[in-house]
Amino acid sequence: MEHHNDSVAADAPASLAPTMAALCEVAITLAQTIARGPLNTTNLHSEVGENSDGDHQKALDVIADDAFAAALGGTGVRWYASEEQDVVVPLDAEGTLALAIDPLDGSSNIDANVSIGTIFSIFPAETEADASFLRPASEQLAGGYFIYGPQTCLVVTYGDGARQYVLDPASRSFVLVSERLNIPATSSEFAINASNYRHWSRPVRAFIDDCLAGAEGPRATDFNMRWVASLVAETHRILTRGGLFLYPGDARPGYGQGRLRMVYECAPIAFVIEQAAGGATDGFDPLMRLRADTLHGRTPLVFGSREMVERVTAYNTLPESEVSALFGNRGLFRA
Ligand SMILES: O=P(O)(O)OC[C@H]1O[C@](O)(COP(=O)(O)O)[C@@H](O)[C@@H]1O
Ligand SMILES: [Mg+2]
Ligand SMILES: [Mg+2]
Repeated sequence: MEHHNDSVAADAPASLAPTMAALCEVAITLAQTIARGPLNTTNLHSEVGENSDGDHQKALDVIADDAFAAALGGTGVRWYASEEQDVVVPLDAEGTLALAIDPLDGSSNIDANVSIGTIFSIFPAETEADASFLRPASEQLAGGYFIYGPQTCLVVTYGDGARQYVLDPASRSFVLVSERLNIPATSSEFAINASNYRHWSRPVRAFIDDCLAGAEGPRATDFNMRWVASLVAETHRILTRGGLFLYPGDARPGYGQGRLRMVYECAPIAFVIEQAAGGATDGFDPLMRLRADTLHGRTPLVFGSREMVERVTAYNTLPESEVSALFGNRGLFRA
């Protein structure tokens, strides 16, 4: 096989190089499949089942999961944990790595020709499968994502800054374009699914109310809002120009801890964001200090420009008496 992804592999720690090369090869093939959209013989968006989180699986979720699991064999991965698999899959008995993956992030956007991606996290393998993943996010060896958009990119960290590569489709290789990404310390752009407003806690509502109140409000700033519904796309935008992302817990059944999964979504994104000088929390504590209790366990996620992330923590940790006094009568949508 030709070595198309020498540069990604060469930049990776030696023990991760074969795994990174395999991830890149699958991502390149997936990017081609995604770019052909309706020209594929399979309808990528068709529903084919349900995963352990109760999400409807799309054909592309399963195609991506199968491709990554197959390609990672022989690259040093002992344990493979996927959003699309109920339990951890053993790969190489001799492998030293545990890899968690969201093979296809942003599934609801497949048919809409909107950016989607793959998120991955690598831990050292333990002898026990689950224990390899149910540990503090700070123990990750690598975290990153591929985004399949107008450009296909890889953003990855090994704990020494976050690097960005862009796929050159002509040579089928990822080319380094940034050695050290750096998120602006503040911004006036936020991302949240505002349709859940009525389900949020009062501090989250108050935070968003104050953004929406604009120049006339307590923040004295006109804010802008974005919501792509692809975590990779929101992450990429924030890495590029700053901003804030929130998927808080809310009052809907099953959403007490939000929607995003710790092991293969939040932990790797938090690792990248922190390595790019941003902040990432569960609304209260740094996410890198937290661990999942179960393989598919969820956590609230707040990340982006450091100053904005810290402000959300400040709203969340105000004493109840002050929340009532400060926010009780304020807010554009408050009844
Ligand atoms: O539809 P909602 O509730 O706004 O959720 C959007 C979020 O769900 C996700 O699509 C979940 O990921 P999957 O597509 O991998 O299940 C995120 O990418 C995105 O941030
Ligand atoms: Mg996802
Ligand atoms: Mg997914």
